[in-house]
Amino acid sequence: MGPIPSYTALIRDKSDAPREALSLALMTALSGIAMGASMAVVNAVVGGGEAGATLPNLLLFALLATIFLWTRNYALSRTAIIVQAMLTRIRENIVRKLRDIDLQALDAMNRERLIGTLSHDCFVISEASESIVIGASSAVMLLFSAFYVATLSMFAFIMLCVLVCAAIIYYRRSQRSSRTILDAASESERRLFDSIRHLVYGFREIKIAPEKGDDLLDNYILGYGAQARELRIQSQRQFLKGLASSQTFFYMLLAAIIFILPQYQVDRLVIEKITYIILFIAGPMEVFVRALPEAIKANAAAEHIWSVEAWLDSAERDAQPTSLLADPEFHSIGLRELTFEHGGAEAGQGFRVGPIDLSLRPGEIVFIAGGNGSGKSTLLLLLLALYRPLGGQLVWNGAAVRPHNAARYRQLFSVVFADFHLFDRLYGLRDTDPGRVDDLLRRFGLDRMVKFVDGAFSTLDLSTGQRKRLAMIGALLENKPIMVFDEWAADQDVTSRDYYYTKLLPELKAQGKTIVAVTHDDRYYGVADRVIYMEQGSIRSQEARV
Ligand SMILES: Nc1ncnc2c1ncn2[C@@H]1O[C@H](COP(=O)(O)OP(=O)(O)OP(=O)(O)O)[C@@H](O)[C@H]1O
Repeated sequence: MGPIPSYTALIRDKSDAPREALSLALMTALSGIAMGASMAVVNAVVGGGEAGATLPNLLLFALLATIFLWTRNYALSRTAIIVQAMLTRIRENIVRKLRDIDLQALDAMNRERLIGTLSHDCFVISEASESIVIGASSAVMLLFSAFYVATLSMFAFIMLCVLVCAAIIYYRRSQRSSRTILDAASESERRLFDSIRHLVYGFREIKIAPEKGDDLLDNYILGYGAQARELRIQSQRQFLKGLASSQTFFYMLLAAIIFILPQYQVDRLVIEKITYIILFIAGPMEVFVRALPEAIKANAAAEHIWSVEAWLDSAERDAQPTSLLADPEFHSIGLRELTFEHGGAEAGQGFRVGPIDLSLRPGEIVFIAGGNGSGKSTLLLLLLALYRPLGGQLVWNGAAVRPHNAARYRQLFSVVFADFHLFDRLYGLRDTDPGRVDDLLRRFGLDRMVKFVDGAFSTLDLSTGQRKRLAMIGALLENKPIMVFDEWAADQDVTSRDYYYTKLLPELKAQGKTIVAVTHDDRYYGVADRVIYMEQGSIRSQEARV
């Protein structure tokens, strides 16, 4: 582990080829040594007067300068390659793990933080890496210079060590709260952007009620903005304090070499050489100090990445099916005394569902009715095996649905949720016949505003009802044996609603599909084979309609 443990561990464990990371470290060190050694040659030549300006010294200088330039350039170009490959791999890793976890696990996660890690934290690491490599190379050069000083004068070396230790202690003290300030600044910025999001997405409401906008602006956006500004200034001040401490240290060192060293070291040439060294290291020292805050930020970003990965690893997931291609068969589904509680069993405070007993057979239409908050959508998520029941069993074709077969079981369903997500293209349906899509767009009255081009819909800027129709088209194209619709007709006009209940659902039933639909439209209950009434998380009654 290095001084920035999470960042170095990330580079070591996540880069494509750990050997590449090792060669990068070697080249970085070599560039620092070459820079230090070329300084030593300059020193020897200048100190030696005419006798030092020889061809071998020139060749040695040229060789060291070439090594420095080549290794520095190599290290920087490899850094870009290694870091970008590493970040691509991290993103892929996180996204793959994310895809496989349970819905309940994702619900418990802060989705914004997840997106933030994939975008902001990866960006911070990408931006900081070059500074860190140059800073590390400068640190090696500084070490080399210290040892070079030791070869010239042990007393000067001890003086240097004492001053460096004092500078490090002072620097660490001055930067002690820098991480806390940076975290607080990020938190204020997060709140600031949350408030701005309310302004952007609640724009219509704010236009109608300007007092909402005034309150949001005066008491939140400006407040968090001022807080973030103060913290960023504080953090910059602290960085400048660190920089000033390193510069102070530099002048103290110079003064000690010029004024104190002559008391103990009589050889003027040695004093001159050490003075040159100190003047020479001023630049690399500043580069090193400037790289430190970048390293702290990159380390914090790496910590976030580690914690998100650890969380994803610990999240529950179903086994992925070995074959997703073969269509699973559906003969029967049964919910046997199924129970569930929102917020997990430990909480004991969440909404409880069940025990629920329910059977589904091929080719029937089942409506689920009930008041708001009675548990209809939760029941659908249990039926879809997206929530793990607390008790009871979900039985498919006579066998229990468990983590090893849940993903396969879910392939039986096409769904339009009440809070559905509309995808811009037909993901997973590459071979769809465009003629069939055009036909469905016509049937749902969308053909004039939406075109299906190159596997994608030309626009998603539609009314709420139209967006739902497009989601329905996607579900129909999936052509699964069971179709689940959560209040699909709620946003439809009278014609479309009538079409849904009196044409579409009977047509799907005639094709042998099973329909499970949440609905409040009691005048169409006659379309269903069964209507299930939910009340406070339980099935109050089931009514056969035929
Ligand atoms: N993710 C969640 N976490 C915690 N509680 C939840 C969650 N989702 C729903 N609930 C709670 O579960 C209860 C049932 O919600 P559900 O969405 O199943 O009802 P519903 O019958 O579909 O309601 P509506 O007709 O309004 O859509 C509600 O009291 C709700 O607060």
